[in-house]
Amino acid sequence: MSSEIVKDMIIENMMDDYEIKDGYQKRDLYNQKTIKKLAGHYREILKLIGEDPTREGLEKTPERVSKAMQFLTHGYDLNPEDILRSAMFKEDYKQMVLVKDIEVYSMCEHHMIPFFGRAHVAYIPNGYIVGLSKIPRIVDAFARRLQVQERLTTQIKECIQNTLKPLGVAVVIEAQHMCMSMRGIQKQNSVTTTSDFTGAFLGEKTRAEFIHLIGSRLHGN
Ligand SMILES: Nc1nc2c(ncn2[C@@H]2O[C@H](COP(=O)(O)OP(=O)(O)OP(=O)(O)O)[C@@H](O)[C@H]2O)c(=O)[nH]1
Ligand SMILES: [Zn+2]
Repeated sequence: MSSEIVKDMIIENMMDDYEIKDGYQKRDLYNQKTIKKLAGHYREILKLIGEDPTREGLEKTPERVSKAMQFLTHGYDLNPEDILRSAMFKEDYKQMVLVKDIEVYSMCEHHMIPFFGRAHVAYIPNGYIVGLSKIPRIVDAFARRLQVQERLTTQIKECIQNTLKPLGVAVVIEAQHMCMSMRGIQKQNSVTTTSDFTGAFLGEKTRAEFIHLIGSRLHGN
């Protein structure tokens, strides 16, 4: 059997778990053609870093890494505004809705090394509320791309503001950047906080309530 056929079989076998459910439709997460192309590049990378891509432990690594990379960037295939629109409900609730401690895993666009932490997202409805799970879903849709933390924060805010048109949106992200811990400046405990607000959250009282609800970490306590 040729090595090309063997590689195709490896990819086929790996396709079994290549689908995720996004809540309302099943979509292909992995693209076989892209996996094949990416794997070729990763084989070259393995050679360039001084490894032997044909040794047993590394034989399937290029396909595995390709699969991981497609997963880590699958946000490009998602439309966050559509995700929100799919579960908007008319409701007269006018108080703050806060989803806090949403795990965030993203990759910095400068080094393609992970940054990770938590997002806290709040809005004040203006006639419509949104299905709660859709908030972490849009966080993921933007996080699973090459990002900077600042843009990630603003994109989440703008998506909610433009789609739901609430009385205000607040987004805070606290994250650790592995490009600052495992390389570069090598600071192990530094945490970066970014925030963005619209509408009612620009006012001191509402913003203070939001900060109180997400905890005192932002005050350095
Ligand atoms: N503002 C911002 N900077 C980031 C983010 N992720 C990584 N960076 C920074 O991007 C910068 C890239 O700077 P460069 O000087 O071009 O790259 P570098 O030589 O690898 O820099 P060092 O990390 O300082 O070694 C670094 O300061 C990183 O800390 C992010 O989400 N937001
Ligand atoms: Zn980085």
